[in-house]
Amino acid sequence: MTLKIGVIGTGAIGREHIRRITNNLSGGKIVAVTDVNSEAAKAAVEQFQLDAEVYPDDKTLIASENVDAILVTSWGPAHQQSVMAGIEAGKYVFCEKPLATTAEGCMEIVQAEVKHGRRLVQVGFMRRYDSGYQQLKEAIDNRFIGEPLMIRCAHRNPEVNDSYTTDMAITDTLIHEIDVLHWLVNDDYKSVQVAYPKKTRHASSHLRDPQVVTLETQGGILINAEIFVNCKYGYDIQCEVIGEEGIVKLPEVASLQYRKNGQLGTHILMDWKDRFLDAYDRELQDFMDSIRTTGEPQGPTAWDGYIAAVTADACVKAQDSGQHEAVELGEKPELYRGTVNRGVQV
Ligand SMILES: NC(=O)C1=CN([C@@H]2O[C@H](COP(=O)(O)OP(=O)(O)OC[C@H]3O[C@@H](n4cnc5c(N)ncnc54)[C@H](O)[C@@H]3O)[C@@H](O)[C@H]2O)C=CC1
Ligand SMILES: O=C1[C@H](O)[C@H](O)[C@@H](O)[C@H](O)[C@H]1O
Repeated sequence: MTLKIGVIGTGAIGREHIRRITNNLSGGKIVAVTDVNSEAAKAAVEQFQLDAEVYPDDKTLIASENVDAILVTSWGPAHQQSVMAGIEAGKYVFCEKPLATTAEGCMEIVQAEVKHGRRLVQVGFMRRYDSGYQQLKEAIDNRFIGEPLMIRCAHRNPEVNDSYTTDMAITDTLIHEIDVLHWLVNDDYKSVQVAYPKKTRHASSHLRDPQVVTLETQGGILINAEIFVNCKYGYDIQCEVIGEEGIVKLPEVASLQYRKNGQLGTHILMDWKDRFLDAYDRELQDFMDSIRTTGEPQGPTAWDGYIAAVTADACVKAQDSGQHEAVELGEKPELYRGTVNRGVQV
């Protein structure tokens, strides 16, 4: 059975996902697209030679009997409406981060999915599918370094444009670490704090960059997370877990080593699209395969989207307060317990 997919938002990542589903992956077909910029939707059909219909909006696309599943790749503030409409129509939903821009919005989605009675939603937290993070998780789960005690990580972008704001360092960028790190150590967050090192001259006048976020888990693990979105040298994701008997570290991205002009070196990626290319493929292939084989997506859940939103809210509060801010989650619904969430029984 081929999963018939409608795409809501044919911008950068929407087109990337259309490309991979159409050209690289198996089991899915793009049959519908929509974008508030209708020319962008038409251009996507043309670019990928899709046998797909252009719809005027998300609601009409979701209502189509020819659509089994939707990909929500619009701007973050538009996600909640499309996800809620997808659930109400009984459609499978793959939603790019954020699931919703507020914790309350994520909880509304959780409650709608619980009321529906089975999982429909997967959130695009692709780092759980990255081979480096999966190797880290296997080592931690197998107690290779004993109990994890601390984590040091860095999320560095070469540059961002003037529309990028201080809170986006949390809600748009650190949200990836927020999701992958509690999954990595299988431990919820307790509190967060934000500090500001000396500012880089390469940041816009309104942007505080870099930032350092300290997260503490319920089990006492301390996480030092650097966010530096104008680092200039490359797109660089680092993660090191320090345990009782050793250290495990995210492997460097494989790259040719060269000796030339008296220099020895390797190249560093400059773009997130390239750094997580395989992870994006694997998360979407898993979405389609899981629906076909189990009737439900098995990837990051709407509850994971809620955890990310609650934690991001606490971080944004800490950006202004400079204090430790508590992370307070509700009770996890039964629907999300016992979920095989990419290698961990939760
Ligand atoms: N998982 C990841 O690594 C990444 C995730 N993202 C997320 O994906 C989403 C899209 O990001 P980009 O593709 O970079 O943005 P973009 O601006 O390139 O594309 C968004 C598209 O959605 C359209 N759109 C906005 N509101 C809409 C609505 N209500 N209905 C239909 N179309 C609508 C816009 O016209 C635009 O064409 C964001 O939530 C972003 O956080 C983006 C980049 C990487
Ligand atoms: O979601 C993304 C990208 O995947 C990058 O990892 C981030 O650096 C970027 O800020 C965000 O839009």
